[in-house]
Amino acid sequence: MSHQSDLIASDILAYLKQHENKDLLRFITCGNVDDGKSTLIGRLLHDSKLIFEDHLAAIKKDSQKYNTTDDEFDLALLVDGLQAEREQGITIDVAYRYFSTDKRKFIIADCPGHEQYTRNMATGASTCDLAVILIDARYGVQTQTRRHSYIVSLLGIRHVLVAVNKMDLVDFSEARFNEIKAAYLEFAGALDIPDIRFVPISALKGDNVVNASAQTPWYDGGTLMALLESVKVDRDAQLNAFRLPVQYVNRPNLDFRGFCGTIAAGQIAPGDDVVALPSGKRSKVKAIVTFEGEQATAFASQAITLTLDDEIDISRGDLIVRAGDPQPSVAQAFDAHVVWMNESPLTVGKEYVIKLAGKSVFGRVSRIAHRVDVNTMAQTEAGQLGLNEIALVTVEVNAPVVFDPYAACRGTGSFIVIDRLTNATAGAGMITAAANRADGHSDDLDELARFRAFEVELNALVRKYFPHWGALEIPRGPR
Ligand SMILES: Nc1nc2c(ncn2[C@@H]2O[C@H](COP(=O)(O)OP(=O)(O)OP(=O)(O)O)[C@@H](O)[C@H]2O)c(=O)[nH]1
Repeated sequence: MSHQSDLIASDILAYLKQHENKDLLRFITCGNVDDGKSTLIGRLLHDSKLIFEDHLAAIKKDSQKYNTTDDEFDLALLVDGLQAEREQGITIDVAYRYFSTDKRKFIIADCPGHEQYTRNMATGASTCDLAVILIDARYGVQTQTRRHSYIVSLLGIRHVLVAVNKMDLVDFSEARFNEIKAAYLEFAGALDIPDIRFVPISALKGDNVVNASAQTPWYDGGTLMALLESVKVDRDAQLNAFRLPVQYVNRPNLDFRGFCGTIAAGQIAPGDDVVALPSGKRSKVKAIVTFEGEQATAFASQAITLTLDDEIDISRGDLIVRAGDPQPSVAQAFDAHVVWMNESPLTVGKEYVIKLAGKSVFGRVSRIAHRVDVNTMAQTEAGQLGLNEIALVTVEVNAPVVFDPYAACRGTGSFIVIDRLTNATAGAGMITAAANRADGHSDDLDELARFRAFEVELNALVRKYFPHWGALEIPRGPR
């Protein structure tokens, strides 16, 4: 049994207290298929003694049954928990994994491929502090390594741990490690990542993951776990202005109307003057209601319900801000970096659903300013964007949306692009600034925009209550 499970058994209150006071590090692991993500996470948990014995016995049995590794038991089985995916050999589980050591709590965004970026871009609250980028020591820096690193920098992640894995397959060669480190640094110089560290590891054999390796006497930079436990995370770049995207309007009876959501930035207190956007209607906070009762203040990442002094009209997808704070943009066009994740290319002028801070509107990319070649970081012209490509674009939407630059506020500066017909998340984006509409249209909510907003809402209801129906296309007049 581990130290942690001893403590749980002997003194549960001491265990909980210890956890309350530890700070939290959220990280993602990035790598090519088979670079060893699952094995690494399994190794982190196993060597930190965070796995219970019965679970371990089951993995040993499975390793023999599926014959996944020769002698060692397969730690990837610990993470790739689903029977079906083992049999198909693919990772289908999408989950946040929680673990903690004596020093810190950790959340790993452990999702396959694109899913992790979509989630991180679409939900400011889940954005990670750090990325572990895995490189197979045999293959070195690949296009995928460069792409992941670029996306990590766009996500605003300031700390990167480059784990050069499978060092056992290159005889723990210092020269090979230094070669990969130099290649990575040369490319990463063009990216905005201030803190990059390198660790030579073998996730399979356990070298430098939790325990220091005898095979790398030339390395003294600390194990991966020691770095995860000690990296100092700065979260101060974010905007200090109140932002509450309204996720739900709670009206249990005529006397109560509460606006529910998770605070994306800043803080609020009863008596504060607030503005609802995009309408611009003003009121005052009457109370902050939470699960634990009324509160005197509330901060970023808390889920709250606000009640106001006046009966002003606020709906789902609106943003409540504090009157004295820096105001967000209210506009129908913005510039943004978009990462495309769909087999069918992003086409200029094609209509998509744009979902931003809980609000869905119709919109399109009106211009691709440039596409970025992730191998050279060169900016090239492009008429469309293929799978995995990244570009700076202008997005135009049919109704005013409220947003901040992503660098100021992740929750109100990121959006996803949804394909209208398949309903798949086709892309994810980070706003750089408000932009002008190409057609010189004013930002008034015109009739067509209202109509389309209605169509989006209607289809959301259809999906919820009649999932076997397809999307409804409502016939409409010419533009
Ligand atoms: N020799 C050696 N093999 C390793 C090491 N780490 C992982 N492997 C092996 O590499 C293969 C892929 O490992 P996984 O952990 O499943 O890789 P992954 O990146 O999670 O792959 P996906 O889940 O498919 O994305 C497995 O056969 C592992 O046993 C290592 O340090 N050394």
